[in-house]
Parts: sequence; C-alpha cells; structure tokens
Amino acid sequence: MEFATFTERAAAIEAEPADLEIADRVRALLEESAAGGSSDERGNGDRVADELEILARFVQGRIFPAWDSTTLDIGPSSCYEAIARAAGTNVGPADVEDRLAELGEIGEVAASYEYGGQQGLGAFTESADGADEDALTVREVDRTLRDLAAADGDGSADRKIDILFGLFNRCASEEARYLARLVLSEMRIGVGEGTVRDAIAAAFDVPTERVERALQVSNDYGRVARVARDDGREGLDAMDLEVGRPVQAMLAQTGTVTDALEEWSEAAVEWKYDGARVQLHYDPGAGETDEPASETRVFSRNMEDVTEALPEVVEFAEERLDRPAILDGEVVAVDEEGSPLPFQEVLKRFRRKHDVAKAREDVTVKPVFFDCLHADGADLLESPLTDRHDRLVELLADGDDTDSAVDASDEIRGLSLLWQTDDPEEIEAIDADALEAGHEGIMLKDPDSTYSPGRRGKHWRKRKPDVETLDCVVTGAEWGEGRRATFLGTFELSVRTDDSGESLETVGKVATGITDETLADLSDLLEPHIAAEEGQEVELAPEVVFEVGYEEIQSSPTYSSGYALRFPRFQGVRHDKGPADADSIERLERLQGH
Ligand SMILES: Nc1ncnc2c1ncn2[C@@H]1O[C@H](COP(=O)(O)OP(=O)(O)OP(=O)(O)O)[C@@H](O)[C@H]1O
Repeated sequence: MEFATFTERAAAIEAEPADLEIADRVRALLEESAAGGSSDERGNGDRVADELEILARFVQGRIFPAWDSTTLDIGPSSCYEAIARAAGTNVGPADVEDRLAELGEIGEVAASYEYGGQQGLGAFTESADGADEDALTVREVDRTLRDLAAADGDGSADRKIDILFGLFNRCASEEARYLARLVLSEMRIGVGEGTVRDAIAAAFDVPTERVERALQVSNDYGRVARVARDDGREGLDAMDLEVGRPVQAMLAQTGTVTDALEEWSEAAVEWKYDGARVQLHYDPGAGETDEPASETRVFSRNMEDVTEALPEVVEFAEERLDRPAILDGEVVAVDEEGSPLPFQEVLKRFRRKHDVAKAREDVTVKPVFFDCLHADGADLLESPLTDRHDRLVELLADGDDTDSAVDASDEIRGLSLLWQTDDPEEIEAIDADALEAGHEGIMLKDPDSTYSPGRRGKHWRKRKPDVETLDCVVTGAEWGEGRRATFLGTFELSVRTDDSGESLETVGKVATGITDETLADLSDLLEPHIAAEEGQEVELAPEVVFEVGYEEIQSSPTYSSGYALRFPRFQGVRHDKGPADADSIERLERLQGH
C-alpha cells in the first residue's frame, strides 16, 4: 500500500466523529491491506514486515509493538530540522518552530510545506513494492523508521536526521502531516486500542474476546491482526505468553476490608510494598552446555525494559530460579538493615542508565514477588490467584526449606506472603504488621480471580486511604510485651461529649501504624499522665490528642460512645490540641451518616 493511501484513510478517520464509523473505517483499512497479500520473503531471506502488521500499528501511531521498548530516539528538534531541510533552502528549524507556535500541532506544520525540491540529497528512490519508483509505501516508511531507530554510536544523531530528511523529501504535504505525527508519537486520529481490537475481530471474523486474549498475551496488535487473518480463531487461541515479552500489569482499585469480605467468601491478604512495579522474565537457557546462557529481563509497569538499571533483580533471578518464569512484583529500596525506604528512593534507581554501580552503592533495591504468570512452560493467567501463588512459592522456595518460604520475618527471600481469611480482626493484625515492618499497608485480592493484564478490576483492592481523620483524646493504654515491655501501646481513644472536653466517651483502640521509635516517644509523652494501673492496663489523664485515620465508623456496644472506629490508624500527635479541641461525638454521628 502506498503511504499516500494510508494517509488518505487516516485523514478520513480523523474527520469522522462517530466511534462506530471509525471502527468500521479501521476495519476497511485492515481488510484493504489483507487483500494486498501476506508476508513474503526478500531475496536475502529477511522477512519483509507484513503490511497488515504495520497498518495495525501505524493507525494507533505506533511503529513498534507495545511490548517492545525500542524507540526512534529522535527528539522534536531533530524532527523540525529534517522537515526544514526537506522543505527547501529558505526554511530553517526556527521557521518550523515559529509555525508550530502559530498552528499548535506538528502535523499541521509539516503539511504546510512543499517537499521534494531536494532531490539527490539523500532521497530514497528504491521501492519495495516496485510499483511506482517514487511513491513511498507503508512498508518502506516502516523499514526506514526502523533503520532510523537502529542508528546508534558516534554521529547517529546526524544520521537519524539524514534518514528522516530523506523520508520527508519524498512526501507530499498530506503524507508529511502523518509522518511527522508518527515520528513524534502524536498520531491522535481518534483510534484507541479497543477500536483496533474490534476492527481486527470484524475484519477477520473472529470473536472479539479471543482477539482481546491474544492481545493480552502478546501486546502486539500487528501480530494479532496477522494471526487472525492467517489462522483465525485457532491461531489466536494458540498464542501464548513468551518469556522475554512483557505483559501489562494487573491493577488495583481502592476498597475497604468490609467490601472485600462482603463480596468474597474469603480475602487473600498481602502486604502492600511501597516501591515500583516490576515484571521479571527468566529463561534458564538451553541447558545443553556446562554453562547455559540464561536470560533475565526486567520490565517496568509500562513494559519498559529496565534490566540494566536493576542488577539486583537479575542476580536474584539467577540465584533463585532454575525454570522459565514470568513473575510480577515490586522492587523496594532498603536501608542497611533491610528496612524499606520511601518509594522515591526506588525511583532514583529505576530509570538509571549510567553509573548504575555507583547508584547501587547509594540505594540498594530488593525485589518482592507476589504473582506468577508463567512457570516452566505453563501460562497461568487463567489460573486462580491461590494456584498462581502456590507456583510462585514452588519456584522461589529452595527445595528443602520450603517452610521458611512462608516465614513472615524473612521477606528478603523475595516472596510476598499471602494469607487467606474471612476474619476482619486477622486482617487488621496483618495490616498492623505490614505497617510496623515499614510497608504501605495491605492489598486485598479475590483468591479465585484470574490475572487480567492491564485491568483495574474489582479483584484487587488496595485498602482505601483514610479519607477523614479524627482527633481523639488518649484516655488509656496497655504496656507492651517482650521487647516492648517498657513501651505503652494499644491506645484507648475517646471523643468529647461536651464543649469543655471534660466529658469523654471511648470510641476505639489504636495499635496500628506506629514504629518502635514512635512508640518510645509516645511512651515518654504519656507516662507522666498515668492516673491508674492494673496489670498491663493503664488509665491516662486526658491530656494528649492523637490524629487517627479509620476505614469507617460503626455503631457498636463495645465502646461507651456507642460507636467504634473500624481499622483505626495512628497518624500523629496533635501537640497543638487539648481535649477541648478534640473531635466530638456529634462529628462522629455526622460522619457515620455519610
Ligand atoms: N502485594 C501486592 N500486590 C499487588 N500490588 C502491589 C503489592 N504490593 C505493592 N504493590 C504495588 O501497588 C500498586 C497498586 O497500588 P497503587 O494503586 O497505589 O499504585 P499506583 O501505581 O500508585 O497507582 P495506580 O495503580 O492506582 O495507578 C501496584 O501496581 C504495585 O506496584
């Protein structure tokens, strides 16, 4: 197909306001190409890219499949320079920028020039299709842009500009409009992923959900379109995950413990690690030589290849895995004792391309895996969470000490723990442990759910951040046990029932969200206010006010106010407040009403 034909179709799609019509036009475009023949071989044996594959990508403004981290690596100013050179001797990059300021969009700017006056200065004359020697074809644009992407090393910046100039120089103004947009990832003709999915299904008469599944495992619209055309539904169903090709990450909604336990008979509870999402792909290699070449790739949540930046994850894979696997997890930055650091520290490491060894000395990262998408030849996307977790344990356990793989104290093993329970108290305790260990809190997951790449469904819930906080008077506490015997903990919280703050009623106890260091400070702060003691129980004179978060307020006979805070969490001491400034029972009533 000539590139001019593609750009005509793109313009028609862009001008079309109705979604259904757009999908239909994309279908027609895919069919048009399909009729034009399938993949063929060039004389030298290289596979010539299938035109249909290219169109399925171009129409979304993509040159490479979503799983592929390759970029053109050419900035806007280089693109302006290429346009300027192709537009003639009187045009400079500054003119292009001026027009951009005026017209606001690079396609419009590119289309406003006449090209082709610069023959002989790097212009291409070869045509893969051979029809019209001078007409640019879709394949040729794709191949040339791939050559441009591959240019690296000394002088590559200039070479890229030369290559792009060569393309613009062969463009008519309308072709230049879409070429510029393609190069700068600004296609924006209103074609989303769902549109292309539906168009593939309609063009090749295959069920949409089979196309969807094939897209989930491959992240490659081009390939899925080709397989749908050549092998139909069977071909799509035979597409599997490939170790080395990233899958979109399953995402979480916010939710409460109450919701989770209402919807599922039991909840799978995991710690929520505060780091950055990683997907680990490990292939142990052929295993035929003494030292098989294993291959490890690490991808970010956006499927970007971050392997080089995270050598710790590669080392982890090489030490701990011996079978092909795709694992989903989080990298966490840790201090010298192995305690987690805020996630901003991970970001310092994540996209680092230079001086990785130095960066590693400053901030160490550790991976923790919570899911397994592929293990030893078996794709697990359709398996329930609990089975996937079992496979994860099998893969990461060191054979003979399987038990320690589920030891909560040893999360350095890189395996996230999973508890299955329907008991809110147990969930609260897991949350408390997670916070105490310095993590973000908990994730709640449906134990029976499958893995849905790219979906923010109801099956994964991150515990809702507390929307409101309450300022409560601390009226009691308990002495801790073991290493915490000298600390006060489990603080009794009360609210005001009058303006003076002299009359108080209890509303709950908070033990969650407090580090040992803070407990020591709180003990120092509260000890002078101890009014009475009995066993471990301590009564405190109402002096100190805590700010606490909570999940919800329930009516409950447990506390004297008649209300109970569900999942209260310590946020801080309100040194600026006394009992008279604490929250009142009226506010509790109002908040519960909402
Ligand atoms: N046990 C776990 N299970 C799933 N995700 C976890 C777990 N521990 C930590 N996470 C991280 O939590 C993220 C989901 O939480 P959150 O939504 O807060 O992340 P975000 O990236 O800030 O925002 P969002 O995903 O909503 O765009 C996951 O993408 C993952 O990186």
